Amino acid sequence: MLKTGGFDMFKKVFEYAGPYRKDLYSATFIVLLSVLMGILPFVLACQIISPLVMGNTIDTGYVTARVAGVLVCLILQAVLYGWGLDVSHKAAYNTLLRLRTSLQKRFEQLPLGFIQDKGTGTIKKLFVDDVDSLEVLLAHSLPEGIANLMIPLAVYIAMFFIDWKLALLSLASVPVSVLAMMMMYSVGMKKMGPYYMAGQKMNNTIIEYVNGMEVVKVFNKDAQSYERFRKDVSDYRDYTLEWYKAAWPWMAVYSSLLPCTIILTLPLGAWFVLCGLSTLPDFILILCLSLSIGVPLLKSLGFLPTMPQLNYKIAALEQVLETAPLRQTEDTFHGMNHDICFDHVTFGYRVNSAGDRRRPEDASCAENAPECRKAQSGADGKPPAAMDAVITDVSFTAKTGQKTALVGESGSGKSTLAKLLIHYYDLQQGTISIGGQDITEMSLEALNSQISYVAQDQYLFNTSLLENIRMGRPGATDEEVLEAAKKAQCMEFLEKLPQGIHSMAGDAGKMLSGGQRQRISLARAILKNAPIVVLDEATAYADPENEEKMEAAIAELVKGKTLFVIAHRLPAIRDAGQICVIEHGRLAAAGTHEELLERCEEYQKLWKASQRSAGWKVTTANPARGYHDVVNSATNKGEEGK
Ligand SMILES: Nc1ncnc2c1ncn2[C@@H]1O[C@H](COP(=O)(O)OP(=O)(O)OP(=O)(O)O)[C@@H](O)[C@H]1O
Repeated sequence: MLKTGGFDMFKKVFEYAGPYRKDLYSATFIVLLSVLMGILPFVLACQIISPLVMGNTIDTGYVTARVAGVLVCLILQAVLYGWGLDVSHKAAYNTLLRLRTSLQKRFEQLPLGFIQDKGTGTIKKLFVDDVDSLEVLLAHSLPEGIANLMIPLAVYIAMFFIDWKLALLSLASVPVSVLAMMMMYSVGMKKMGPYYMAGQKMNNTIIEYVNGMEVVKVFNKDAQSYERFRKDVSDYRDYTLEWYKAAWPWMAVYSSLLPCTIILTLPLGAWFVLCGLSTLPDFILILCLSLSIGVPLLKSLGFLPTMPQLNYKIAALEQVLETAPLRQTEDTFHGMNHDICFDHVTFGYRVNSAGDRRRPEDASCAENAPECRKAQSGADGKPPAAMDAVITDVSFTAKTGQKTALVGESGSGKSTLAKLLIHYYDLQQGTISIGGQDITEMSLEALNSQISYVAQDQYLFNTSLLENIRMGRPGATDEEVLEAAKKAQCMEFLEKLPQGIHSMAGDAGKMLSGGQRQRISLARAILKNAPIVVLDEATAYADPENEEKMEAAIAELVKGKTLFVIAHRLPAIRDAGQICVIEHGRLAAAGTHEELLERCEEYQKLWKASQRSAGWKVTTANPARGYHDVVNSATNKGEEGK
């Protein structure tokens, strides 16, 4: 929630508007004139009623002129209102464009890990729903709200000059209405935190549900039986209803009371006239003016119920816009060589009070929301100290041109180390440098130009496979792309696709196996031809048929490169110049395969385990029988040593 509520919110919105602020002022002024045109007919009506009540004679010309005046006012009111909204909508949508662009620029500077941890649903909500909801504020609440408030204010001032006693009577309904409004705002704000977070959670769960549809179906689950889906969707309903239940009674009070500007003016004003405390023309004029301001007042405050929600949405946007960007400079890469040096690297994911891990910058809570402050600062409210270190004091150097492998049990921190090297996150302690240059002292582009990162899961954009490969080096010619595809052993399956390499990844993606998709990403990396190659379980999807081709593709990719590889299958990295054994986020030992087998207990354990699993193989003993036999060849061969 923004610190001081409404005013900060408007300040922020004007900041977002930037050069379109002028248009917002113009729109407010035009709508102001329109509201004024809505008030004038009441004054003109009074000019007709007053002399009639006083028994004065008025001629037809006098009446016709005023009736014509009323008509002109009504036409002008409609025209000005339309014009004002036209200007305000242009300003609003240009502001939304500006805001989305700033958000996108900020996202580009944020640690990639932060973005992934946030969840697709939250990010979509931020970019689409939250930004969209500002349209109401910019195009309506601001110009209409201000104009509809200013004119009644001016009318009240005029009424005080006409007859302050009658003006006071006309104001009588305002204090109670304002009190009801404040109550609505206050209860609304209290319920807004859980409501907003329930919305974010539901968005993430729906996207997860759609993405995981395959698993959901395989395990015979539907939306109803998928417990989290049901819970998050019904939680959202409950929180929304709770908010409505708390806020609407107050809204009902003020929206029925506020327009009742004549509730006291009529009886008491008449009595004042009878007692000689007020004059009849003033009484009639005040009555007409009181009637004229009811609708604008209600309109101006009709936007109030949306304010708590908007406040929360702006707070969530602000939190992303204010999140510390990834530490980097504009510098290019000027390392002496491609030695990768991890120097006393410590990194962890924050632990909240509930024990969940979350990124330090996790913005799923809106800033300053009490429940989130607690989560981010620990139950005692002190600054968060509980960093659950995933990597602790890791130091080693991967030499230029050498193959360095990271091995360790699942969850030991190997992928985290690879992600730290490609600067997914900033470190808590220590440094990572390439050729002596700290990775935080170069731009992300400079770092990216030095590294090809091939992970288990490679994303294919919904464009042609040719363009997907070209992303490795955007300026590459078609021939160069084809050459890379050939080297990555892609041609054999690309040629079978109806449009070959020009097939769209969206359609072709469905026809490609996991291993084939990985070969596309290897082609991308071959085309990029960066001096450092990071392979994070790159052969994870390789089936026996694919494996050979994958290995040929990888051999092509890593030729003459500094190789940083994470592999579960130890035989594949046996030849590495250096193997780093990671145990619970610490470097247990480093050395060659032979050295580690001699002196590192953890490595011996891993090697034995890999030998055992290599011994287990699945064969189709008799295809005619149509089932697979599992054969433990280790029992035949005996446990292999070196
Ligand atoms: N984005 C994240 N947020 C919170 N915790 C994470 C995140 N990514 C990884 N972890 C945790 O950090 C620890 C190390 O994970 P990491 O993926 O680096 O291990 P790994 O050795 O590569 O495992 P595997 O071999 O199974 O891929 C694990 O306990 C994991 O749960």
